[in-house]
Amino acid sequence: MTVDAKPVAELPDPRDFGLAVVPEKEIPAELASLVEEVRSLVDAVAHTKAGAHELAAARDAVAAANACLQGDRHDVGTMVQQTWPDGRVEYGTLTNVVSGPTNAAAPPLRMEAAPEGGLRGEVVLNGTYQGPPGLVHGGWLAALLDQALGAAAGAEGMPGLTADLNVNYRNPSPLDTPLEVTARVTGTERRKVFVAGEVRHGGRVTAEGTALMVRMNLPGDGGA
Ligand SMILES: CCCCC/C=C\C/C=C\C/C=C\C/C=C\CCCC(=O)SCCNC(=O)CCNC(=O)[C@H](O)C(C)(C)COP(=O)(O)OP(=O)(O)OC[C@H]1O[C@@H](n2cnc3c(N)ncnc32)[C@H](O)[C@@H]1OP(=O)(O)O
Repeated sequence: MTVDAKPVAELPDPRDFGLAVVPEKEIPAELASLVEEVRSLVDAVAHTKAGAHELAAARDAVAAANACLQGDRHDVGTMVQQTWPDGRVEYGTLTNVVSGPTNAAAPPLRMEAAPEGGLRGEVVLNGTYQGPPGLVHGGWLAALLDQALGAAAGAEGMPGLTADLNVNYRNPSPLDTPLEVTARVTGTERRKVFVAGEVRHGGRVTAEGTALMVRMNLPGDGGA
């Protein structure tokens, strides 16, 4: 495969596209712990056997919390800037449903540079990600892979959108236990970035995916 997509020397700055950026270290600790609490709450609500009295009390407490938070909001599209220990800077959407640090619906998946190249992350999906009994929903496995594959292209300086995603489910992925997610760039051709990745449980591949990411058109690309 031709290798002619040039990684950008520096990642595009979302501010140049009119998007707000929040550095991750500026997310208040209180918000981070609130998000954790809500993640646990969603799981508790999904599985509770509490009686009517406890349910009504919980509903009122949640309604009060909800009312507390109906103030100023970040715009949709706000980006979060993460700086890794190796100095690598990464941008993602603040409320990305797979990895967003302020999204209680996100597991969240965090990918870091893998020693063997590409990216690697570990994630535990609780019972709110259930498809078949005790197993992760296949759509969520596709979402994990999509995110990891996109992040792998971004980490090589070629952020883009998924044009085509293929997922093979090889073995069941259990809930409530660490899953390893790996992803890497396998080739490039003009603006096309080919990526591949896997989800593993206990070292065994449970799902594998390949995708075509089309790199963002950047100033100076000349439409290539
Ligand atoms: C806004 C700026 C923000 C700045 C951000 C800065 C940094 C961000 C950094 C990192 C981001 C990191 C991670 C993100 C991680 C994960 C996110 C998860 C991924 C997603 O959740 S993402 C949402 C789902 N995704 C979509 O919502 C896409 C909808 N879609 C489109 O928006 C267009 O469709 C697009 C853009 C894909 C292409 O459009 P286009 O006009 O730019 O490009 P064009 O059509 O010219 O194609 C160029 C070459 O790709 C070939 N090609 C195109 N499409 C193909 C297909 N489907 N199959 C096979 N080949 C295809 C052509 O054949 C040609 O090939 P060739 O070079 O050989 O001629």
